[in-house]
Amino acid sequence: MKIALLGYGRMGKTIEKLATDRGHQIVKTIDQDDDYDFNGADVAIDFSIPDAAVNNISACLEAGIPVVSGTTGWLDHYDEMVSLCENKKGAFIYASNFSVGVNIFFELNKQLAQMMKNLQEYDVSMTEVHHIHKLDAPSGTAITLAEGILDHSDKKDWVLDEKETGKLTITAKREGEVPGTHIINYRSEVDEITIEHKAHSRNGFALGAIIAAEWLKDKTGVYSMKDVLGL
Ligand SMILES: NC(=O)C1=CN([C@@H]2O[C@H](COP(=O)(O)OP(=O)(O)OC[C@H]3O[C@@H](n4cnc5c(N)ncnc54)[C@H](O)[C@@H]3O)[C@@H](O)[C@H]2O)C=CC1
Ligand SMILES: O=C(O)C1=N[C@H](C(=O)O)C[C@H](O)C1
Repeated sequence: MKIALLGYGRMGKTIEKLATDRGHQIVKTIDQDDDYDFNGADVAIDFSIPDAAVNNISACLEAGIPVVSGTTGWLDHYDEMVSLCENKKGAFIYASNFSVGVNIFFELNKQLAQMMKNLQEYDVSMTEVHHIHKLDAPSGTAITLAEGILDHSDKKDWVLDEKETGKLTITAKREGEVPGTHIINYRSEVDEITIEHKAHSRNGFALGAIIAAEWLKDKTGVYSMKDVLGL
């Protein structure tokens, strides 16, 4: 498979290594200020920055190239990208987290939230920990997890680094080079339940994005990692 990478930072470089090991070819890397020349790519993978994701995804869809995006922090424009993909009869997958483990964790989180729904004595909260270079907070993964909890809760919204009645607190910590840790805690006076996903490196995110690109290459439509993994 011929791959164009949009964003050649930590994730772009990790994907380059794993994709090459899997027998794929990186035919183009497009970083800040580079032209949208896809050099015959079959598929594009975008891990760039929040301000660039919409232009990057749009350029791929306009050029008829299936696009996998893992960039976080741009989701106010998600519906526009879905419409563009449909208009162009293109192919598009966004996931806040491409790792298989986190996608299992998303399902576990929803099941636990469903079970805790009527247990008013427990208060739920979330903590995410990432490296100090991360531009957005909370993480995209934390927002997806929060949505999974709010669907089964009396709480109406999430709030970052604050406590507000009726809202789910997400605490975002930035420490060293942590690849990504997400912790959900249900606490009562007598006990607590905690579930945690801890990434040991970026390889899980990168491999998931490559698997998504392999799956998307010959399709049209808008998909999620749930579709790719059959969850
Ligand atoms: N969905 C997932 O599984 C994961 C998502 N991410 C997200 O991916 C994004 C990238 O993460 P990292 O690689 O760690 O960041 P990074 O900062 O190492 O790399 C971003 C790259 O994008 C480049 N860039 C800036 N403007 C650009 C433009 N207009 N077009 C193309 N490239 C441009 C930067 O120069 C940089 O090389 C972040 O939004 C992060 O939250 C990170 C890991 C996993
Ligand atoms: O910026 C990162 O590094 C990560 N970003 C994603 C997010 O915002 O959820 C996924 C992962 O946690 C690493």
